[in-house]
Amino acid sequence: MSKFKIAICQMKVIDDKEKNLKTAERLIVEAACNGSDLVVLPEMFNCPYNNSFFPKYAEEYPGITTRLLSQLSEKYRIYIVGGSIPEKQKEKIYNTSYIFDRNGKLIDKHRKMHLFDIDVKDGIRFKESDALGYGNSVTVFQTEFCKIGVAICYDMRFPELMRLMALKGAKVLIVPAAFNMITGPAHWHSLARVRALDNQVYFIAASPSRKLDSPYVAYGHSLIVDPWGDIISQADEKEAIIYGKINLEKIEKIRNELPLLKHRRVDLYDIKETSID
Ligand SMILES: NC(=O)CCC(=O)C(=O)O
Repeated sequence: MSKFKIAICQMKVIDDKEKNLKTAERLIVEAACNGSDLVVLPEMFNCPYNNSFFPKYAEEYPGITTRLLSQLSEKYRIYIVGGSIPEKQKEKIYNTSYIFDRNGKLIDKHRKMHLFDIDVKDGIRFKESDALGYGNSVTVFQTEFCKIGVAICYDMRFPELMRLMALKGAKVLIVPAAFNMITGPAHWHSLARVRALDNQVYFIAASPSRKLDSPYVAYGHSLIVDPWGDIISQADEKEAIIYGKINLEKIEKIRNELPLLKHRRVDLYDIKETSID
């Protein structure tokens, strides 16, 4: 089983949880009926991406959203990487991706590790850590095809995390995300291609569709990139499902031809270095 099919549902997210769940369900069912083995949703797919909405939309596990994802994965016999949702645990809220196997079983979850605290002059300011707690663990899960790593949006800017998932054996890195209209056009495609290239993996980047009257306007352009750095499937800014065939033999071929992971000089560098001066 060296080949399988992944779908990204680039869905429109609005200020109505029930409608967002209906949209997610419609797209997941369509992706499943088109033969997908694994379906990916975007970051905060049930909730507008803005600090002011997270408390109202947050759910403890299990909740209405995770129950739906579990039911759909079991009914259609697919893996679901459930984008992310605001997860409530005790007094804290996290940006969390829940991952279900073909039997509807929760097999892993990822809490966003790097929170989006940025201030780009005349561009965009966001302070996710005002509303959310930090995740503290790296997420790699096993499927019948290969190991797969999951991280969330801003996490993809950190090559150390992406490399760690590759070194833990992930052959596919999946990143539910919601880049914006400043950093999206500037960095989205380059980051996805470079993360695929430097780890020689498939890189799956899932965005919501663009909605111009949102407080935070997502860039869209969900992408599937192969281990050679080629974009094999891409959405524009509108709601869509995109598909990509994962071919694990291609990873082996490229890693044999260009043995980057073997050529690392781990005797010379130490990623625990903390000084940034
Ligand atoms: N939701 C996010 O983490 C946004 C990340 C982003 O836009 C970036 O430029 O990084």
